[in-house]
Amino acid sequence: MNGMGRQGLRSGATAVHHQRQYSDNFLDTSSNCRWLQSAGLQHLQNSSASSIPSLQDYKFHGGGGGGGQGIMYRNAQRSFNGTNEFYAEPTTPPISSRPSTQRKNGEDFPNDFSPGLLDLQSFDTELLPEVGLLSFLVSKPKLDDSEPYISTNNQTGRAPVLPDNNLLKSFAADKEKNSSVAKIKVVVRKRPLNKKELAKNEEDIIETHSNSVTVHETKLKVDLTEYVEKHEFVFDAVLNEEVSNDEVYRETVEPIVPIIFERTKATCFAYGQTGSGKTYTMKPLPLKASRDILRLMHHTYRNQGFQLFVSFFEIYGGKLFDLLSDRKKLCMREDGKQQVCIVGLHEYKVSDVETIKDLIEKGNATRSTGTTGANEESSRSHAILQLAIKRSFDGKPPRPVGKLSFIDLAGSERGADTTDNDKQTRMEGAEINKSLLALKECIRALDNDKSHIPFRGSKLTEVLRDSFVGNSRTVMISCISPSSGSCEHTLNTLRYADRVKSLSKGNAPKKDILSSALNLKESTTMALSSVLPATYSYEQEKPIWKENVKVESYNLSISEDKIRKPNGWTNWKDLLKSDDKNSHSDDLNALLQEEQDLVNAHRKQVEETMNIVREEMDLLVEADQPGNQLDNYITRLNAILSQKAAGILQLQNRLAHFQKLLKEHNILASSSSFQLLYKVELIMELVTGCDASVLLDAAKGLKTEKDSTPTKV
Ligand SMILES: Nc1ncnc2c1ncn2[C@@H]1O[C@H](COP(=O)(O)OP(=O)(O)OP(=O)(O)O)[C@@H](O)[C@H]1O
Repeated sequence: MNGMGRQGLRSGATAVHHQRQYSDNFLDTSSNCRWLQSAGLQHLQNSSASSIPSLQDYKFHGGGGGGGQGIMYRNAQRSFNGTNEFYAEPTTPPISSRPSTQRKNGEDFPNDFSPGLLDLQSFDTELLPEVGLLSFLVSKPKLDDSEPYISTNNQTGRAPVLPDNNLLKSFAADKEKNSSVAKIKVVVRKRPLNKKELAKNEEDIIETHSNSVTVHETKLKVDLTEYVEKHEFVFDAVLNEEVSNDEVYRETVEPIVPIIFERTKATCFAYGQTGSGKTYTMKPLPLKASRDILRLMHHTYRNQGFQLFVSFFEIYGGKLFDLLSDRKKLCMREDGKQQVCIVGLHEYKVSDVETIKDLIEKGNATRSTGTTGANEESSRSHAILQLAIKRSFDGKPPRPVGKLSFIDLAGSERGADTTDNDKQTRMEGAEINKSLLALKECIRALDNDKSHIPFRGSKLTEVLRDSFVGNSRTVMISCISPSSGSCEHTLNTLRYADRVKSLSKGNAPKKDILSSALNLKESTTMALSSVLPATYSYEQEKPIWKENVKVESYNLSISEDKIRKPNGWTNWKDLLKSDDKNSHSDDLNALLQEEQDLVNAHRKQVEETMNIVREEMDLLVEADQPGNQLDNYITRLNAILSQKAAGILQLQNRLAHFQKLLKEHNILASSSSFQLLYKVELIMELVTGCDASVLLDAAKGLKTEKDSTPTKV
């Protein structure tokens, strides 16, 4: 066995990326046996040993990704697949090399895999083909008319026969059910005000309805009076602070559980700022889902060879850590077929809810206590828990059928840490930012059925690659805090979600996309004093105000020009040109064109707004309004333009900073398509974030006031 392992190790030089380890918990044994087997100590099963190894014991057996004692390659067990297309492995030893006890039938397989075994099969990210499933349908009475009946011939020992019509119908009905589950679902969850917020007398500014959410943002007018701006967003569902975790589950994950049995990969992720309730929301979901999965396995799909596997890992600072194996560092590899594998990740075969609960708790504890900063750190990492359903029939090793991934994302505000002085924090922030943008891009490409999915944009999307190809479903839960103090972050979260949602509508009219992009408008607004350097000055192009009016005048055309060509804009264009040579598909160009259209559309709107303002100013001069009234107008225009200038300056600063970061990360030098997309996306957000709406609103306000103001004194 060891010899085989060593041989496997040597020959595994090219296949090392296939390595994955798991331990087995049997469906039908006592917990004692289960734990012994889990720990790779099945030989002690019949001994008098009565103590049950703790969860900690997993690590002892599972950590040897590189081939410690007892490690054996799983492909050594692919012995009987000579003619089976699914199991063709060049290193497969002949069937005779396997102990007879391992050849009897599929039930034996769990015994084959001690935790130290390397599970090459688990890297078959390719799902069991439909034809494979169909060919194993047999005409046995169904357990439940409403459920599909799929069985292996394990139980009967008979050769598989073709399914009867009813079964085919049932299968078809199920496929229909499958396709009726939305490809992307975006749900918002609002948490209640917490003690701290209540103590600070913070207000609840979030109003929810069944599928819409309104944020009441308090803003200051130019004359420093307060006003409330409402932002309304529509999603697939909005869950208020009274909604329980059970209801969250019913709304989000429950509908996708059955289709995991039908060759589907689904991802559920929580997005939101630190403390918005991501972990609170995500934590119970995998357990509830596994309960339902096990129920389906034990009833609807009873004795059909389905097995459930759990793995749990974390991405922190772009590195992967196994949360079920003492944060062992993992590495990700890509094979010749561009299948991404996580080398050394423990995958545990589970058959009861208690074990899953233990594993999840263990992972969560490792996550929050694994680093010195506890929760602080957890909000800087992405935690990914995967429930994989595999199927073993005819005594063959289990093959993946579907997968459900739960992702508790890093706090979204962490992406903004790129301006932090601490280099480490900046790098982490950039990584988080990159992964959150990459995730959005992947979802977007997915739903638009693009052939090119930019999963290489980040570690996060890379590890989720197999969830982004083929038949997939995505549920996004946007967690928001109700407090006025979190208003900006809440708006950012909702805008991200809105963008995922609106961009996900394959044929979404440009209008929707534009409105989504324009929703980014206020995010970069800052007080003028905080961004304007002391030396900042405006050029006077033409004196448009009367001499007796004390006011600075502005060169509007310069401001507009800066909107058109912020620093980095030209670089971006050059980069686009040079990258075009290397871009891999038309999709990328189409995507870039889309982004460019958005920027153009926005620029046009800014130009129109500036024209309105100019018009207003001319009218005011014409009206020659004396005293306070004119002063008032002038003050307001002054402030509007200052804000505009501040926005532009901020834009310049951020672009310059971003360019520096890109250089630091050597991104500019790279021709990777995603990195380009990332840059484009960021630039677009920056451009759209330069607060055109302030101008527009103010200009509209001016117009209204002007209409009710006598034009001549
Ligand atoms: N819907 C809710 N009902 C009641 N309490 C909640 C709810 N959502 C969150 N909380 C509480 O708010 C606090 C912060 O929640 P949580 O830790 O889930 O935030 P988070 O978004 O995961 O933060 P981080 O990104 O830092 O990990 C916790 O004490 C949690 O119990």
